[in-house]
Amino acid sequence: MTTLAELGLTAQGGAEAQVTGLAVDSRDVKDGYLFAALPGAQVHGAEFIQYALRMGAGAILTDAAGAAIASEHLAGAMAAVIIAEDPRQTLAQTASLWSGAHPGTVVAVTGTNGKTSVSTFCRQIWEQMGIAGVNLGTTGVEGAWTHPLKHTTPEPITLHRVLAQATENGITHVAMEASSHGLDQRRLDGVLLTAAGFSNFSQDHLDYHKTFDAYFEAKMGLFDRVLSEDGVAVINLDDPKGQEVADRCTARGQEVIGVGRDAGARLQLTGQRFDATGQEVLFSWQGQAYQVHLDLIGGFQAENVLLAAGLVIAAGAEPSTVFEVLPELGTVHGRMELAATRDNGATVFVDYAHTPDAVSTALQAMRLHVMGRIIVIVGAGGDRDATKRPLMGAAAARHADSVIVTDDNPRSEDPATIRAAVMAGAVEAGATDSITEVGDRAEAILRGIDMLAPGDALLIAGKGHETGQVIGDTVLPFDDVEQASVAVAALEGRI
Ligand SMILES: CC(=O)N[C@H]1[C@@H](OP(=O)(O)OP(=O)(O)OC[C@H]2O[C@@H](n3ccc(=O)[nH]c3=O)[C@H](O)[C@@H]2O)O[C@H](CO)[C@@H](O)[C@@H]1O[C@H](C)C(=O)N[C@@H](C)C(=O)N[C@H](CCC(=O)O)C(=O)O
Ligand SMILES: Nc1ncnc2c1ncn2[C@@H]1O[C@H](COP(=O)(O)OP(=O)(O)OP(=O)(O)O)[C@@H](O)[C@H]1O
Ligand SMILES: N[C@H](CCC[C@H](N)C(=O)O)C(=O)O
Ligand SMILES: [Mg+2]
Repeated sequence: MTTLAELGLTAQGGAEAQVTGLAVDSRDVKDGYLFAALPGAQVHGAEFIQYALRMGAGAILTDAAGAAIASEHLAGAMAAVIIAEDPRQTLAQTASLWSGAHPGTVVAVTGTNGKTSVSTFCRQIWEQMGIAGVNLGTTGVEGAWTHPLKHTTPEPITLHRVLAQATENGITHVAMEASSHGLDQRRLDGVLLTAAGFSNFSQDHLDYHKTFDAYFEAKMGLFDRVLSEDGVAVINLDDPKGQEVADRCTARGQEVIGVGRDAGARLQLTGQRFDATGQEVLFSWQGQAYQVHLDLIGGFQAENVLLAAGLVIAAGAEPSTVFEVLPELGTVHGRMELAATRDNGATVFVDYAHTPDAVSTALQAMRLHVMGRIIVIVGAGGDRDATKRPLMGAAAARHADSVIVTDDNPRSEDPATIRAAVMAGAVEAGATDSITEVGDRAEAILRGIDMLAPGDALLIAGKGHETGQVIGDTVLPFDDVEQASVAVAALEGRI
Protein backbone atom coordinates (compact mmCIF):
# COMPACT_ATOMS: atom_id res chain seq x y z
CA MET A 1 0.00 0.00 0.00
CA THR A 2 1.17 3.49 -0.80
CA THR A 3 -0.27 6.89 -0.01
CA LEU A 4 -1.20 9.38 -2.69
CA ALA A 5 1.53 11.70 -1.39
CA GLU A 6 4.12 8.93 -1.87
CA LEU A 7 2.89 8.62 -5.46
CA GLY A 8 3.34 12.35 -5.99
CA LEU A 9 -0.41 12.94 -6.23
CA THR A 10 -2.53 15.67 -4.65
CA ALA A 11 -6.24 15.00 -4.40
CA GLN A 12 -9.00 17.58 -4.29
CA GLY A 13 -9.59 18.93 -0.80
CA GLY A 14 -6.29 17.34 0.32
CA ALA A 15 -7.95 13.92 0.62
CA GLU A 16 -5.62 10.97 1.28
CA ALA A 17 -6.03 7.35 0.28
CA GLN A 18 -4.10 4.11 0.71
CA VAL A 19 -3.63 2.85 -2.84
CA THR A 20 -3.56 -0.93 -3.30
CA GLY A 21 -3.06 -1.01 -7.06
CA LEU A 22 -3.40 0.91 -10.35
CA ALA A 23 -5.75 0.31 -13.29
CA VAL A 24 -6.62 2.06 -16.58
CA ASP A 25 -9.55 -0.23 -17.26
CA SER A 26 -12.51 -0.20 -14.89
CA ARG A 27 -12.80 -3.95 -15.34
CA ASP A 28 -9.39 -4.42 -13.70
CA VAL A 29 -10.18 -2.35 -10.59
CA LYS A 30 -10.03 -4.04 -7.18
CA ASP A 31 -10.63 -2.79 -3.64
CA GLY A 32 -8.48 0.28 -2.91
CA TYR A 33 -7.22 0.73 -6.46
CA LEU A 34 -6.48 4.03 -8.16
CA PHE A 35 -8.50 4.10 -11.39
CA ALA A 36 -7.06 6.31 -14.14
CA ALA A 37 -10.04 7.49 -16.17
CA LEU A 38 -8.30 8.59 -19.38
CA PRO A 39 -9.70 10.42 -22.39
CA GLY A 40 -9.76 7.79 -25.15
CA ALA A 41 -10.10 7.59 -28.89
CA GLN A 42 -13.52 5.94 -28.60
CA VAL A 43 -14.83 7.08 -25.24
CA HIS A 44 -13.72 8.97 -22.11
CA GLY A 45 -12.68 6.54 -19.39
CA ALA A 46 -14.70 8.71 -16.97
CA GLU A 47 -17.80 7.01 -18.38
CA PHE A 48 -16.66 3.99 -16.36
CA ILE A 49 -15.96 5.75 -13.05
CA GLN A 50 -19.27 4.55 -11.63
CA TYR A 51 -18.22 0.93 -12.28
CA ALA A 52 -14.73 1.52 -10.89
CA LEU A 53 -16.29 2.93 -7.68
CA ARG A 54 -18.55 -0.10 -7.45
CA MET A 55 -15.45 -2.31 -7.71
CA GLY A 56 -13.98 -0.46 -4.70
CA ALA A 57 -11.73 2.19 -6.31
CA GLY A 58 -10.17 4.34 -3.56
CA ALA A 59 -8.86 7.07 -5.86
CA ILE A 60 -9.74 8.40 -9.30
CA LEU A 61 -7.23 10.13 -11.56
CA THR A 62 -8.80 12.03 -14.45
CA ASP A 63 -8.90 15.40 -16.23
CA ALA A 64 -11.38 18.25 -15.84
CA ALA A 65 -13.58 16.88 -18.64
CA GLY A 66 -13.63 13.49 -16.93
CA ALA A 67 -14.55 15.01 -13.57
CA ALA A 68 -17.44 16.81 -15.25
CA ILE A 69 -18.66 13.64 -16.97
CA ALA A 70 -18.67 11.70 -13.67
CA SER A 71 -19.60 14.56 -11.32
CA GLU A 72 -22.83 12.93 -10.21
CA HIS A 73 -21.02 9.70 -9.19
CA LEU A 74 -18.02 11.43 -7.66
CA ALA A 75 -20.13 13.79 -5.52
CA GLY A 76 -21.22 11.27 -2.93
CA ALA A 77 -18.22 8.91 -3.30
CA MET A 78 -15.57 8.17 -0.67
CA ALA A 79 -12.79 8.03 -3.28
CA ALA A 80 -10.09 10.71 -3.49
CA VAL A 81 -10.22 12.60 -6.79
CA ILE A 82 -7.07 13.79 -8.55
CA ILE A 83 -7.53 16.11 -11.51
CA ALA A 84 -4.59 16.47 -13.85
CA GLU A 85 -4.15 18.51 -16.99
CA ASP A 86 -2.60 15.52 -18.76
CA PRO A 87 -3.69 12.41 -16.84
CA ARG A 88 -1.80 10.03 -19.14
CA GLN A 89 1.47 11.79 -18.26
CA THR A 90 0.58 11.85 -14.56
CA LEU A 91 -0.22 8.14 -14.72
CA ALA A 92 3.18 7.46 -16.29
CA GLN A 93 4.95 9.19 -13.35
CA THR A 94 2.67 7.51 -10.81
CA ALA A 95 3.26 4.06 -12.30
CA SER A 96 7.01 4.69 -12.13
CA LEU A 97 6.81 5.57 -8.41
CA TRP A 98 4.42 2.68 -7.74
CA SER A 99 6.67 -0.01 -9.20
CA GLY A 100 9.96 1.20 -7.79
CA ALA A 101 13.37 0.63 -9.29
CA HIS A 102 14.02 0.14 -12.96
CA PRO A 103 17.32 -0.98 -14.52
CA GLY A 104 20.06 1.64 -14.37
CA THR A 105 20.58 1.86 -18.11
CA VAL A 106 17.56 2.23 -20.37
CA VAL A 107 17.80 3.30 -24.00
CA ALA A 108 14.81 3.74 -26.33
CA VAL A 109 14.50 3.81 -30.10
CA THR A 110 11.81 5.31 -32.29
CA GLY A 111 11.26 5.37 -36.06
CA THR A 112 8.80 3.91 -38.54
CA ASN A 113 10.92 0.83 -39.22
CA GLY A 114 13.79 -0.86 -37.43
CA LYS A 115 12.86 -0.42 -33.75
CA THR A 116 12.70 -4.14 -32.94
CA SER A 117 15.88 -4.80 -34.93
CA VAL A 118 17.86 -1.98 -33.28
CA SER A 119 16.76 -2.86 -29.76
CA THR A 120 17.50 -6.54 -30.35
CA PHE A 121 20.99 -5.69 -31.63
CA CYS A 122 21.62 -3.51 -28.54
CA ARG A 123 20.70 -6.47 -26.33
CA GLN A 124 22.88 -8.86 -28.38
CA ILE A 125 25.86 -6.48 -28.12
CA TRP A 126 25.40 -6.21 -24.34
CA GLU A 127 25.06 -10.00 -24.13
CA GLN A 128 28.39 -10.45 -25.96
CA MET A 129 29.98 -7.95 -23.57
CA GLY A 130 28.79 -10.00 -20.59
CA ILE A 131 26.12 -7.48 -19.56
CA ALA A 132 22.68 -8.64 -18.37
CA GLY A 133 20.47 -6.88 -20.90
CA VAL A 134 17.05 -7.24 -22.51
CA ASN A 135 15.19 -5.78 -25.46
CA LEU A 136 11.58 -4.80 -24.80
CA GLY A 137 9.01 -4.31 -27.55
CA THR A 138 7.06 -6.01 -30.34
CA THR A 139 8.62 -9.40 -29.64
CA GLY A 140 8.14 -9.12 -25.85
CA VAL A 141 11.01 -8.93 -23.38
CA GLU A 142 13.93 -10.98 -24.70
CA GLY A 143 17.44 -11.66 -23.43
CA ALA A 144 18.76 -12.52 -19.98
CA TRP A 145 15.15 -12.38 -18.71
CA THR A 146 12.06 -13.01 -20.83
CA HIS A 147 8.44 -11.95 -20.55
CA PRO A 148 5.59 -11.78 -23.09
CA LEU A 149 4.03 -8.40 -23.98
CA LYS A 150 0.82 -7.50 -25.82
CA HIS A 151 2.06 -4.13 -27.08
CA THR A 152 5.25 -2.72 -28.59
CA THR A 153 5.29 -0.01 -25.91
CA PRO A 154 3.08 -1.26 -23.05
CA GLU A 155 0.88 1.13 -21.10
CA PRO A 156 2.75 2.54 -18.08
CA ILE A 157 1.35 0.24 -15.39
CA THR A 158 2.51 -2.84 -17.28
CA LEU A 159 5.72 -1.17 -18.47
CA HIS A 160 6.90 -0.22 -14.98
CA ARG A 161 5.86 -3.56 -13.49
CA VAL A 162 7.92 -5.32 -16.16
CA LEU A 163 10.91 -2.99 -15.65
CA ALA A 164 10.77 -3.62 -11.89
CA GLN A 165 10.58 -7.39 -12.42
CA ALA A 166 13.51 -7.18 -14.83
CA THR A 167 15.51 -5.36 -12.14
CA GLU A 168 14.62 -8.00 -9.54
CA ASN A 169 15.90 -10.60 -12.00
CA GLY A 170 19.30 -8.94 -12.25
CA ILE A 171 18.79 -6.99 -15.49
CA THR A 172 20.91 -3.84 -15.61
CA HIS A 173 20.42 -2.75 -19.25
CA VAL A 174 17.24 -2.34 -21.32
CA ALA A 175 16.77 -1.35 -24.96
CA MET A 176 13.12 -0.53 -25.56
CA GLU A 177 10.95 0.40 -28.52
CA ALA A 178 9.08 3.70 -28.41
CA SER A 179 6.07 3.32 -30.70
CA SER A 180 4.30 6.44 -31.95
CA HIS A 181 1.11 5.33 -30.15
CA GLY A 182 3.13 4.84 -26.97
CA LEU A 183 4.74 8.28 -27.26
CA ASP A 184 1.46 10.02 -28.13
CA GLN A 185 -0.18 8.39 -25.11
CA ARG A 186 2.76 9.22 -22.80
CA ARG A 187 3.23 5.52 -21.99
CA LEU A 188 6.99 5.83 -21.42
CA ASP A 189 7.10 9.31 -19.88
CA GLY A 190 8.01 7.88 -16.46
CA VAL A 191 11.09 6.03 -17.76
CA LEU A 192 14.50 7.54 -17.10
CA LEU A 193 16.46 7.24 -20.34
CA THR A 194 20.23 7.30 -20.76
CA ALA A 195 20.00 7.63 -24.52
CA ALA A 196 17.41 7.64 -27.29
CA GLY A 197 17.69 6.73 -30.97
CA PHE A 198 15.95 7.71 -34.23
CA SER A 199 16.00 5.22 -37.12
CA ASN A 200 13.81 6.66 -39.90
CA PHE A 201 10.49 8.22 -40.80
CA SER A 202 8.03 7.12 -43.51
CA GLN A 203 4.35 6.28 -43.81
CA ASP A 204 2.48 4.17 -41.27
CA HIS A 205 -0.34 4.52 -38.73
CA LEU A 206 -2.13 7.39 -40.49
CA ASP A 207 -5.38 5.81 -39.31
CA TYR A 208 -4.39 6.90 -35.78
CA HIS A 209 -2.30 10.06 -36.30
CA LYS A 210 -4.25 11.36 -39.36
CA THR A 211 -1.37 13.47 -40.77
CA PHE A 212 2.33 12.95 -41.40
CA ASP A 213 3.06 15.98 -39.23
CA ALA A 214 1.13 14.61 -36.26
CA TYR A 215 2.84 11.23 -36.69
CA PHE A 216 6.28 12.88 -36.81
CA GLU A 217 5.54 15.09 -33.79
CA ALA A 218 4.42 12.04 -31.81
CA LYS A 219 7.81 10.45 -32.52
CA MET A 220 9.63 13.66 -31.58
CA GLY A 221 8.12 13.40 -28.08
CA LEU A 222 10.93 10.93 -27.35
CA PHE A 223 13.55 13.69 -27.72
CA ASP A 224 11.47 16.76 -26.82
CA ARG A 225 9.96 15.33 -23.66
CA VAL A 226 11.04 11.84 -22.53
CA LEU A 227 14.84 12.12 -22.96
CA SER A 228 16.14 14.73 -20.54
CA GLU A 229 18.56 17.53 -21.48
CA ASP A 230 21.51 15.49 -20.22
CA GLY A 231 20.58 12.42 -22.25
CA VAL A 232 22.32 11.44 -25.49
CA ALA A 233 20.45 11.42 -28.81
CA VAL A 234 21.68 8.97 -31.46
CA ILE A 235 20.32 10.03 -34.83
CA ASN A 236 20.39 8.41 -38.27
CA LEU A 237 21.51 11.35 -40.40
CA ASP A 238 20.86 9.47 -43.66
CA ASP A 239 17.11 9.77 -43.17
CA PRO A 240 15.64 12.92 -44.76
CA LYS A 241 14.31 13.90 -41.31
CA GLY A 242 17.58 13.07 -39.51
CA GLN A 243 19.16 16.53 -39.53
CA GLU A 244 15.93 18.15 -38.32
CA VAL A 245 15.77 15.70 -35.41
CA ALA A 246 19.45 16.31 -34.61
CA ASP A 247 18.94 20.11 -34.68
CA ARG A 248 16.00 19.87 -32.30
CA CYS A 249 18.07 17.76 -29.89
CA THR A 250 21.03 20.15 -30.08
CA ALA A 251 18.68 23.07 -29.41
CA ARG A 252 17.53 21.27 -26.24
CA GLY A 253 21.14 20.91 -25.13
CA GLN A 254 21.29 17.15 -25.64
CA GLU A 255 24.52 15.56 -26.85
CA VAL A 256 23.97 14.25 -30.38
CA ILE A 257 25.77 11.27 -31.91
CA GLY A 258 25.04 11.34 -35.65
CA VAL A 259 25.21 7.95 -37.39
CA GLY A 260 25.03 6.97 -41.06
CA ARG A 261 26.87 7.32 -44.36
CA ASP A 262 26.52 11.09 -43.98
CA ALA A 263 29.90 12.85 -43.92
CA GLY A 264 28.96 14.61 -40.68
CA ALA A 265 28.28 11.36 -38.80
CA ARG A 266 30.47 10.59 -35.77
CA LEU A 267 29.69 6.92 -36.19
CA GLN A 268 29.93 6.29 -39.92
CA LEU A 269 29.25 3.49 -42.35
CA THR A 270 31.99 3.94 -44.94
CA GLY A 271 31.88 0.72 -46.95
CA GLN A 272 29.68 -2.32 -47.54
CA ARG A 273 30.09 -5.48 -49.68
CA PHE A 274 27.46 -8.20 -49.91
CA ASP A 275 27.71 -11.98 -50.21
CA ALA A 276 25.21 -14.85 -50.09
CA THR A 277 25.17 -15.11 -46.29
CA GLY A 278 25.92 -11.61 -45.08
CA GLN A 279 28.02 -8.51 -45.60
CA GLU A 280 31.45 -7.04 -44.96
CA VAL A 281 31.06 -3.59 -43.43
CA LEU A 282 33.49 -0.78 -42.77
CA PHE A 283 32.57 1.39 -39.79
CA SER A 284 34.34 4.47 -38.54
CA TRP A 285 34.05 5.91 -35.02
CA GLN A 286 35.47 9.43 -34.70
CA GLY A 287 37.90 8.68 -37.53
CA GLN A 288 39.01 5.23 -36.29
CA ALA A 289 38.11 2.48 -38.83
CA TYR A 290 36.75 -0.98 -37.99
CA GLN A 291 36.09 -3.73 -40.56
CA VAL A 292 33.47 -6.25 -39.52
CA HIS A 293 31.73 -9.24 -41.14
CA LEU A 294 28.03 -9.28 -40.28
CA ASP A 295 26.15 -12.56 -40.71
CA LEU A 296 23.06 -10.54 -41.57
CA ILE A 297 21.10 -10.20 -44.81
CA GLY A 298 20.08 -6.71 -45.91
CA GLY A 299 22.04 -3.49 -46.11
CA PHE A 300 19.50 -1.85 -43.81
CA GLN A 301 20.42 -4.29 -41.03
CA ALA A 302 23.94 -2.81 -41.10
CA GLU A 303 22.29 0.62 -40.61
CA ASN A 304 20.32 -0.79 -37.69
CA VAL A 305 23.52 -2.28 -36.24
CA LEU A 306 25.16 1.15 -36.60
CA LEU A 307 22.36 2.80 -34.63
CA ALA A 308 22.46 0.05 -32.00
CA ALA A 309 26.25 0.43 -31.66
CA GLY A 310 25.74 4.19 -31.26
CA LEU A 311 23.19 3.66 -28.49
CA VAL A 312 25.39 1.17 -26.66
CA ILE A 313 28.36 3.57 -26.90
CA ALA A 314 26.12 6.45 -25.77
CA ALA A 315 25.19 4.31 -22.76
CA GLY A 316 28.84 4.06 -21.75
CA ALA A 317 30.42 1.09 -23.56
CA GLU A 318 34.00 1.16 -24.82
CA PRO A 319 33.71 1.63 -28.66
CA SER A 320 36.50 -0.82 -29.57
CA THR A 321 34.80 -3.58 -27.52
CA VAL A 322 31.49 -2.87 -29.27
CA PHE A 323 33.03 -3.30 -32.76
CA GLU A 324 34.85 -6.44 -31.61
CA VAL A 325 31.59 -8.23 -30.79
CA LEU A 326 29.57 -7.18 -33.88
CA PRO A 327 30.51 -10.33 -35.91
CA GLU A 328 28.67 -12.35 -33.24
CA LEU A 329 25.32 -10.67 -33.95
CA GLY A 330 22.59 -13.00 -35.18
CA THR A 331 19.44 -12.61 -37.29
CA VAL A 332 16.53 -10.93 -35.55
CA HIS A 333 13.64 -13.40 -35.56
CA GLY A 334 11.38 -12.68 -38.55
CA ARG A 335 13.61 -9.93 -39.99
CA MET A 336 15.32 -11.10 -43.23
CA GLU A 337 15.38 -14.55 -41.67
CA LEU A 338 16.48 -17.43 -43.90
CA ALA A 339 13.49 -19.73 -43.43
CA ALA A 340 14.24 -22.51 -45.91
CA THR A 341 16.39 -23.49 -48.88
CA ARG A 342 15.25 -25.54 -51.87
CA ASP A 343 17.34 -28.46 -53.10
CA ASN A 344 18.28 -26.28 -56.12
CA GLY A 345 19.81 -23.71 -53.75
CA ALA A 346 17.01 -21.11 -54.07
CA THR A 347 16.30 -19.37 -50.78
CA VAL A 348 13.19 -18.35 -48.84
CA PHE A 349 13.31 -15.33 -46.50
CA VAL A 350 10.73 -14.17 -43.97
CA ASP A 351 10.60 -10.46 -43.21
CA TYR A 352 8.30 -8.18 -41.17
CA ALA A 353 7.99 -5.52 -43.91
CA HIS A 354 4.51 -4.08 -43.35
CA THR A 355 4.95 -0.51 -44.62
CA PRO A 356 5.57 0.73 -48.20
CA ASP A 357 9.10 1.84 -47.30
CA ALA A 358 9.89 -1.48 -45.61
CA VAL A 359 8.71 -3.48 -48.65
CA SER A 360 10.94 -1.38 -50.96
CA THR A 361 13.88 -1.51 -48.56
CA ALA A 362 13.66 -5.25 -47.98
CA LEU A 363 13.39 -6.09 -51.69
CA GLN A 364 16.15 -3.70 -52.76
CA ALA A 365 18.34 -5.08 -50.00
CA MET A 366 17.76 -8.64 -51.22
CA ARG A 367 18.88 -7.81 -54.77
CA LEU A 368 22.46 -7.43 -53.60
CA HIS A 369 22.52 -10.94 -52.13
CA VAL A 370 20.57 -12.74 -54.90
CA MET A 371 21.74 -13.76 -58.40
CA GLY A 372 18.40 -14.75 -59.93
CA ARG A 373 14.82 -13.53 -59.77
CA ILE A 374 13.04 -12.25 -56.69
CA ILE A 375 9.47 -13.28 -55.92
CA VAL A 376 7.56 -11.52 -53.16
CA ILE A 377 4.48 -12.48 -51.17
CA VAL A 378 2.77 -9.38 -49.83
CA GLY A 379 -0.46 -8.41 -48.05
CA ALA A 380 -1.71 -5.67 -45.74
CA GLY A 381 -3.41 -5.79 -42.35
CA GLY A 382 -7.07 -5.03 -41.70
CA ASP A 383 -8.12 -2.26 -39.25
CA ARG A 384 -4.88 -0.42 -39.97
CA ASP A 385 -3.83 2.52 -42.21
CA ALA A 386 -5.73 1.73 -45.44
CA THR A 387 -3.83 4.28 -47.52
CA LYS A 388 -0.63 2.25 -47.26
CA ARG A 389 -2.16 -0.77 -49.10
CA PRO A 390 -1.76 0.32 -52.77
CA LEU A 391 1.63 1.80 -51.89
CA MET A 392 2.77 -1.58 -50.52
CA GLY A 393 1.52 -3.27 -53.72
CA ALA A 394 3.36 -0.71 -55.84
CA ALA A 395 6.59 -1.13 -53.85
CA ALA A 396 6.36 -4.90 -54.33
CA ALA A 397 5.77 -4.61 -58.10
CA ARG A 398 8.57 -2.08 -58.54
CA HIS A 399 11.24 -4.09 -56.76
CA ALA A 400 10.37 -7.77 -57.32
CA ASP A 401 10.15 -9.83 -60.50
CA SER A 402 6.92 -11.58 -59.49
CA VAL A 403 4.31 -10.59 -56.94
CA ILE A 404 1.79 -12.74 -55.09
CA VAL A 405 -0.81 -10.77 -53.13
CA THR A 406 -2.24 -12.58 -50.13
CA ASP A 407 -3.87 -12.05 -46.71
CA ASP A 408 -2.12 -10.64 -43.63
CA ASN A 409 -4.37 -10.36 -40.56
CA PRO A 410 -7.61 -9.13 -42.20
CA ARG A 411 -9.06 -8.64 -38.68
CA SER A 412 -12.61 -7.24 -38.92
CA GLU A 413 -12.32 -6.30 -42.62
CA ASP A 414 -13.24 -8.16 -45.80
CA PRO A 415 -9.94 -9.78 -46.94
CA ALA A 416 -10.87 -9.52 -50.63
CA THR A 417 -11.25 -5.73 -50.33
CA ILE A 418 -7.79 -5.39 -48.73
CA ARG A 419 -6.23 -7.61 -51.40
CA ALA A 420 -7.93 -5.59 -54.15
CA ALA A 421 -6.31 -2.38 -52.83
CA VAL A 422 -2.86 -4.02 -52.73
CA MET A 423 -3.42 -5.53 -56.21
CA ALA A 424 -4.49 -2.16 -57.65
CA GLY A 425 -1.23 -0.55 -56.49
CA ALA A 426 0.82 -3.46 -57.84
CA VAL A 427 -0.90 -3.50 -61.23
CA GLU A 428 -0.56 0.25 -61.62
CA ALA A 429 3.17 0.11 -60.88
CA GLY A 430 3.45 -2.82 -63.35
CA ALA A 431 6.81 -3.88 -64.79
CA THR A 432 6.81 -7.39 -63.28
CA ASP A 433 6.64 -10.83 -64.91
CA SER A 434 3.49 -11.68 -62.99
CA ILE A 435 1.10 -10.36 -60.35
CA THR A 436 -1.18 -12.99 -58.85
CA GLU A 437 -3.78 -12.91 -56.10
CA VAL A 438 -3.89 -15.94 -53.78
CA GLY A 439 -6.00 -15.26 -50.68
CA ASP A 440 -4.93 -18.32 -48.70
CA ARG A 441 -1.50 -17.50 -47.25
CA ALA A 442 -0.31 -21.12 -47.02
CA GLU A 443 -1.17 -21.67 -50.68
CA ALA A 444 0.52 -18.40 -51.65
CA ILE A 445 3.72 -19.58 -49.90
CA LEU A 446 3.54 -22.98 -51.60
CA ARG A 447 3.07 -21.35 -55.02
CA GLY A 448 5.85 -18.84 -54.41
CA ILE A 449 8.30 -21.57 -53.43
CA ASP A 450 7.23 -23.70 -56.40
CA MET A 451 8.28 -20.84 -58.72
CA LEU A 452 11.89 -20.79 -57.45
CA ALA A 453 14.62 -21.71 -59.95
CA PRO A 454 18.34 -21.97 -59.04
CA GLY A 455 19.65 -18.57 -57.92
CA ASP A 456 16.14 -17.22 -57.18
CA ALA A 457 14.82 -16.06 -53.81
CA LEU A 458 11.39 -15.61 -52.26
CA LEU A 459 10.55 -12.91 -49.75
CA ILE A 460 7.53 -13.61 -47.55
CA ALA A 461 6.71 -10.14 -46.25
CA GLY A 462 4.48 -8.82 -43.47
CA LYS A 463 4.24 -11.29 -40.61
CA GLY A 464 7.84 -11.81 -39.52
CA HIS A 465 7.81 -13.39 -36.04
CA GLU A 466 4.00 -13.51 -35.79
CA THR A 467 2.45 -16.85 -34.99
CA GLY A 468 -1.17 -16.24 -35.96
CA GLN A 469 -3.45 -15.07 -38.75
CA VAL A 470 -6.11 -12.77 -37.27
CA ILE A 471 -9.45 -13.27 -39.03
CA GLY A 472 -12.34 -11.52 -37.32
CA ASP A 473 -11.93 -12.25 -33.60
CA THR A 474 -10.21 -15.56 -34.26
CA VAL A 475 -6.45 -16.07 -34.29
CA LEU A 476 -5.57 -19.10 -36.40
CA PRO A 477 -2.10 -20.51 -35.80
CA PHE A 478 0.16 -19.38 -38.66
CA ASP A 479 3.91 -19.03 -38.79
CA ASP A 480 5.59 -17.98 -42.07
CA VAL A 481 8.91 -19.66 -41.19
CA GLU A 482 7.16 -22.93 -40.36
CA GLN A 483 4.96 -22.76 -43.47
CA ALA A 484 8.01 -22.15 -45.64
CA SER A 485 9.87 -25.20 -44.39
CA VAL A 486 6.77 -27.39 -44.66
CA ALA A 487 6.20 -26.17 -48.25
CA VAL A 488 9.82 -26.86 -49.20
CA ALA A 489 9.66 -30.33 -47.66
CA ALA A 490 6.43 -31.06 -49.57
CA LEU A 491 7.75 -29.77 -52.89
CA GLU A 492 11.01 -31.72 -52.53
CA GLY A 493 8.97 -34.87 -51.86
CA ARG A 494 10.19 -35.29 -48.28
CA ILE A 495 6.66 -35.33 -46.76
C1 LIG B 1 -5.46 3.12 -30.34
C2 LIG B 1 -4.82 2.96 -29.01
O1 LIG B 1 -3.62 2.98 -28.91
N1 LIG B 1 -5.63 2.77 -27.98
C3 LIG B 1 -5.12 2.71 -26.61
C4 LIG B 1 -5.88 3.70 -25.75
O2 LIG B 1 -7.21 3.32 -25.83
P1 LIG B 1 -8.28 4.38 -26.11
O3 LIG B 1 -7.95 5.59 -25.35
O4 LIG B 1 -8.48 4.54 -27.55
O5 LIG B 1 -9.49 3.57 -25.47
P2 LIG B 1 -11.04 3.82 -25.49
O6 LIG B 1 -11.65 2.57 -26.03
O7 LIG B 1 -11.41 5.12 -26.10
O8 LIG B 1 -11.36 3.86 -23.92
C5 LIG B 1 -10.95 4.96 -23.12
C6 LIG B 1 -10.55 4.49 -21.77
O9 LIG B 1 -11.63 3.80 -21.16
C7 LIG B 1 -11.17 2.65 -20.54
N2 LIG B 1 -12.27 1.68 -20.42
C8 LIG B 1 -12.88 1.16 -21.52
C9 LIG B 1 -13.90 0.23 -21.39
C10 LIG B 1 -14.31 -0.18 -20.10
O10 LIG B 1 -15.22 -0.99 -19.89
N3 LIG B 1 -13.67 0.37 -19.03
C11 LIG B 1 -12.67 1.27 -19.16
O11 LIG B 1 -12.12 1.71 -18.16
C12 LIG B 1 -10.02 2.19 -21.41
O12 LIG B 1 -9.09 1.40 -20.69
C13 LIG B 1 -9.39 3.51 -21.83
O13 LIG B 1 -8.38 3.91 -20.92
O14 LIG B 1 -5.49 3.64 -24.39
C14 LIG B 1 -5.65 2.35 -23.81
C15 LIG B 1 -5.22 2.45 -22.34
O15 LIG B 1 -3.98 3.08 -22.20
C16 LIG B 1 -4.80 1.32 -24.58
O16 LIG B 1 -4.98 0.04 -24.02
C17 LIG B 1 -5.26 1.30 -26.05
O17 LIG B 1 -4.41 0.46 -26.80
C18 LIG B 1 -5.07 -0.47 -27.64
C19 LIG B 1 -5.38 -1.74 -26.86
C20 LIG B 1 -4.21 -0.83 -28.87
O18 LIG B 1 -4.46 -1.82 -29.53
N4 LIG B 1 -3.22 -0.07 -29.24
C21 LIG B 1 -2.35 -0.36 -30.41
C22 LIG B 1 -2.88 0.23 -31.70
C23 LIG B 1 -0.97 0.18 -30.12
O19 LIG B 1 -0.77 0.92 -29.16
N5 LIG B 1 0.03 -0.21 -30.92
C24 LIG B 1 1.40 0.25 -30.76
C25 LIG B 1 2.32 -0.29 -31.85
C26 LIG B 1 2.02 0.16 -33.17
C27 LIG B 1 3.19 -0.12 -34.10
O20 LIG B 1 4.27 0.48 -33.94
O21 LIG B 1 3.02 -0.89 -35.01
C28 LIG B 1 2.04 -0.37 -29.53
O22 LIG B 1 2.86 0.28 -28.88
O23 LIG B 1 1.78 -1.59 -29.32
N1 LIG C 1 16.52 0.74 -41.05
C1 LIG C 1 15.50 0.35 -41.79
N2 LIG C 1 15.12 1.05 -42.88
C2 LIG C 1 14.07 0.66 -43.63
N3 LIG C 1 13.36 -0.46 -43.40
C3 LIG C 1 13.70 -1.21 -42.34
C4 LIG C 1 14.77 -0.83 -41.48
N4 LIG C 1 14.86 -1.76 -40.50
C5 LIG C 1 13.88 -2.64 -40.72
N5 LIG C 1 13.18 -2.35 -41.84
C6 LIG C 1 12.03 -3.07 -42.40
O1 LIG C 1 10.98 -2.98 -41.43
C7 LIG C 1 10.59 -4.28 -41.00
C8 LIG C 1 10.26 -4.25 -39.54
O2 LIG C 1 11.49 -4.13 -38.80
P1 LIG C 1 11.42 -3.99 -37.23
O3 LIG C 1 10.54 -5.03 -36.70
O4 LIG C 1 12.81 -3.91 -36.73
O5 LIG C 1 10.71 -2.55 -37.16
P2 LIG C 1 9.76 -1.90 -36.04
O6 LIG C 1 10.00 -0.45 -36.16
O7 LIG C 1 10.03 -2.53 -34.75
O8 LIG C 1 8.27 -2.28 -36.50
P3 LIG C 1 6.93 -2.13 -35.58
O9 LIG C 1 6.44 -0.73 -35.83
O10 LIG C 1 5.97 -3.13 -36.12
O11 LIG C 1 7.29 -2.37 -34.17
C9 LIG C 1 11.76 -5.18 -41.34
O12 LIG C 1 11.33 -6.50 -41.46
C10 LIG C 1 12.26 -4.56 -42.62
O13 LIG C 1 11.49 -4.96 -43.71
N1 LIG D 1 2.71 -3.14 -35.29
C1 LIG D 1 2.07 -3.28 -36.57
C2 LIG D 1 2.27 -4.65 -37.06
C3 LIG D 1 1.67 -4.95 -38.42
C4 LIG D 1 1.95 -6.34 -38.85
C5 LIG D 1 1.14 -6.85 -40.00
N2 LIG D 1 1.27 -8.28 -40.01
C6 LIG D 1 -0.33 -6.43 -39.87
O1 LIG D 1 -1.07 -7.15 -39.22
O2 LIG D 1 -0.69 -5.41 -40.45
C7 LIG D 1 0.60 -2.92 -36.47
O3 LIG D 1 -0.05 -3.43 -35.58
O4 LIG D 1 0.17 -2.11 -37.25
MG1 LIG E 1 8.75 -3.35 -33.40
